[in-house]
Amino acid sequence: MHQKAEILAKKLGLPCTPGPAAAPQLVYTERGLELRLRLGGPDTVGASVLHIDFSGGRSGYRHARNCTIKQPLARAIGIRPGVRPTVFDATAGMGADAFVLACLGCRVTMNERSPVVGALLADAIERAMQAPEIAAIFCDRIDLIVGDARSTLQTLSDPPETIYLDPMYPHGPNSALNSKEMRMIRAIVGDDVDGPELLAQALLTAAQRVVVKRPKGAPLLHQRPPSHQVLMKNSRFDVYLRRHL
Ligand SMILES: C[S@@+](CC[C@H](N)C(=O)[O-])C[C@H]1O[C@@H](n2cnc3c(N)ncnc32)[C@H](O)[C@@H]1O
Repeated sequence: MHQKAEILAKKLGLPCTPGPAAAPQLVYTERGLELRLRLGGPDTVGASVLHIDFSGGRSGYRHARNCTIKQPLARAIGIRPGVRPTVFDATAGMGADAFVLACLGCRVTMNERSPVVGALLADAIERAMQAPEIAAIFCDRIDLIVGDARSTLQTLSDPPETIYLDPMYPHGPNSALNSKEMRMIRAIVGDDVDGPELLAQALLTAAQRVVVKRPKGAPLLHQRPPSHQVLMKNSRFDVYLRRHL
């Protein structure tokens, strides 16, 4: 495990020794790589832990297997009976949405620009490939690219049918509603203030549609109105169809 830690520390340009207790740390444990950091605030005593597990947990296989093509994410992406678009998930984060889409049968490329979040995803994917119930989904239908999607999109030889964006919500009054995992990711990556640029590039690249997840009531990420919206209780999907552009 120490050797793995040394290789990762070198790749990320980080020291391989425990820093001050208050500093964020990436730690290899028996269950895989995890991020530990102190969030602060009344509900957090000591360090919080972020660990991605596609087999179990809240966004694990049992959850994803119960998702249907009628759910809002699937409808927004363009999944219909007999239709499974190829998806470029430009803002992969913890990979939860990408995993649901792959479980529903889409081929998904996850793209994440944070090297720390990317390392957590890569470790989770490596473990998933050894887990019999989900190995085939990861081997056949999921790829991971670590880098800024604004650049990655310009290098793709085969345009994805759907590009999905779920940039970090602007820090605001609704932040308290965010899960602890999302607050930890925000502590590492900050606000995604360049969402409009990413959307502009996505609209140039997608073969069929671009889908943007936004909090309920948040302004559009683009001056152009979406072709339609899929509404949920606390958020919505803005869907931009290529044929309407
Ligand atoms: C709200 S999270 C996404 C959550 C994700 N949909 C899930 O299901 O776990 C946003 C993530 O997008 C990443 N991100 C934002 N802009 C990006 C960009 N231009 N390229 C790649 N990743 C980006 C952030 O680093 C962050 O990890």
